[in-house]
Amino acid sequence: MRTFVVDHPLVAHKLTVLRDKNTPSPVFRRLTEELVTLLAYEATREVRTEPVEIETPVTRTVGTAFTKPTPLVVPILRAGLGMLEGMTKLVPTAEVGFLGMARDEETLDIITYAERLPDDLTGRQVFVLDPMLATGGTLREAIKFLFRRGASDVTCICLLAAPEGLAKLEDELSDANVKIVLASIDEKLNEKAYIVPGLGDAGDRLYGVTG
Ligand SMILES: O=P(O)(O)OC[C@H]1O[C@H](OP(=O)(O)OP(=O)(O)O)[C@H](O)[C@@H]1O
Ligand SMILES: O=c1cc[nH]c(=O)[nH]1
Ligand SMILES: [Mg+2]
Repeated sequence: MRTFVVDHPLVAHKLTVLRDKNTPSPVFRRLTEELVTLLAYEATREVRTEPVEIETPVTRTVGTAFTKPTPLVVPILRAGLGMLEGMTKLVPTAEVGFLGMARDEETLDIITYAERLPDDLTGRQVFVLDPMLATGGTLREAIKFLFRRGASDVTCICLLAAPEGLAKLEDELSDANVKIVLASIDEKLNEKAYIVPGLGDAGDRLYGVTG
């Protein structure tokens, strides 16, 4: 497993506005998309490509095309859905699959309530979208699920991570072909397993509070 923090003033600025508790949902959604596009630039650095011959108005030349099958993008519902548009803007030919997962806020157990993915992911490059890596439980379940289906490598794009969650993933996935791309590694988890300083509940801030 490899971890990359995108160190760029545009990312730092947008993240600061996102963290602000006074930022309303419409702005939060737009900034989330913009941040994902910036992170996706780094996250797709190793996307598989092949040479392709094309003709410009001047001459024939060799360019670059995605290798088929194209990458699979998997947002983790609910909060990951807020990242999808920012990713598909950059990789419009990617296929999209969905995983619905929620953590029980009392036990921190992960409940998988929805899954709509190809049955066979053999050899596929997969990009997982989830803004928050807190205890790491959700991402661990998602990554294991994708490898069981045959994915060749998994790149996770997150906005924030807690050191505790990253350490847990490192522990369990040290030899796996996994890359985590982040805007920030925050300070810690609080007693409710929320990221500190964090930005609160990403799903609630994107879509409103649920019961
Ligand atoms: O690292 P973990 O401790 O597993 O926590 C992170 C998860 O918590 C949030 O989802 P949540 O369960 O709140 O669902 P939601 O997106 O529907 O709000 C977040 O989007 C991650 O999926
Ligand atoms: O800080 C956190 C932790 C888990 N899920 C969130 O949305 N925020
Ligand atoms: Mg939530």
